[in-house]
Amino acid sequence: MSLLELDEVSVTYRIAAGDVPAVRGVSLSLEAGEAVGLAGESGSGKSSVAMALLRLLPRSARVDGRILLDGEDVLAMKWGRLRAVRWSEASIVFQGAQHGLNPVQRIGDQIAEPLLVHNLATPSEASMRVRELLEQVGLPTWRARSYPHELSGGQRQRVMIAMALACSPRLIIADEPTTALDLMVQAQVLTLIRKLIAEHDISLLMISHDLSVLADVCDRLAIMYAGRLVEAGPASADFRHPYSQALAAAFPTVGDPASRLAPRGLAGDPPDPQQLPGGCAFHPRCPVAIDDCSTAPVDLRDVGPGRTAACLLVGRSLARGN
Ligand SMILES: Nc1ncnc2c1ncn2[C@@H]1O[C@H](COP(=O)(O)OP(=O)(O)OP(=O)(O)O)[C@@H](O)[C@H]1O
Repeated sequence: MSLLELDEVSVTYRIAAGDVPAVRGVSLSLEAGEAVGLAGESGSGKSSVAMALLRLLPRSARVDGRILLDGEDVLAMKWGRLRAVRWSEASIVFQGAQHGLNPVQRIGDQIAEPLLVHNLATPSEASMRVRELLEQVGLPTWRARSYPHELSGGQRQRVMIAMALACSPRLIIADEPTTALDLMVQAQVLTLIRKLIAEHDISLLMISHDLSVLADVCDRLAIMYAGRLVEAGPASADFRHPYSQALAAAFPTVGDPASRLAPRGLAGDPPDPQQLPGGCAFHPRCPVAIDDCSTAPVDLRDVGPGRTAACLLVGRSLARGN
C-alpha cells in the first residue's frame, strides 16, 4: 500500500464569477521513503493539491476524488482525527518562512507547540526536543529564545523545517521551501532537506515551479499544467511532454542565475482556469502542436519505463525529427 494516494483529485473554487477548476483529476501515489516532486508554473494548481492533502483549503474550495494517507481516507476523516493526523503523520513546510511564523512568539515555543498541543510531550521533554530539532536543522540551541525577526530568511526556513519534523511525521509536504531564498542559501536548505529525509526515513512531496530544484532532491517528478498532470516519471530520465521539456529548459541547473533571468522555451502565459482551451490545454503555447491537439482529449498513458505523459505526439517524436 502506498503511503499517499491521490485518486482523481479535483479542487474547484467557487467565486462570484463562477467555478474555478484549479485541479482537474490528479492521480498520484507516493511510496514510503520516496521523494516526489510536483512541478508547474504559477497557477498550475500545485499549492491547491498540497492544501487539499491536509484539508487546509478555504471553505470556497470543493475537493472531489479520494486522498488516502496510509490507507485512510483524508476527505472522510472526522475533525478530531484530522487534527491528530496533521503534524504527527503529515506536516507542511510553506512557501516563504516569514508567513508561517508568529512574529511575537519565541522560536523554541513555536517549535514546541505541535508537541504540546498533541500531548506528545511534557513541557520539559518538549524543550529537550526543541534543542535536538534545532541541532538537526543546523541552528545553535540558543536560537530557541530568539524571535523570528532576529533570524535570516534561511534560518527561518530551517525553523519551519524543525517545526515540520517535531512530531516525527512520516510525510512532509514542502511547498516552494526555497523559493524566497537567495541561491546559496537555497542550496544549503536543499542539502538539509535531502539529509533529513534520508536520515529519518521521511517521505517527501515537494512542490516547486523550478524543475532543477526538484530534480536535485526527488526520486520521481510529476508535472502539472492548468490543473492536470501532464507527465510523471523518474527524476533522472528525460522528459517526453513538450511542456515538461520547456519547463526543464527554463530552469536547467540548480542555482543558475542566467536561467532565472532568461527562462528559455516557455513563451506566453498559462491559461485562465475559467477559460481553458479545448483538447490539450498546452496546445496554444506548444511548439510542436498539430491540429488534433486542439480537439482531441489527451489522457496520461505509458510512454516509457515508469513514465506516463499526456501528449498525442509522444511516440511520434521521430517523425517530428526531434
Ligand atoms: N481561494 C481561491 N479562490 C479562487 N481561486 C483560487 C484560490 N486559490 C487559488 N485559486 C486559483 O486556482 C488556480 C491554482 O492556484 P494554485 O495556487 O493552486 O497554483 P500554484 O501552481 O500553486 O501556483 P503558485 O505557485 O503561484 O502558488 C489559480 O488559477 C488560482 O488563481
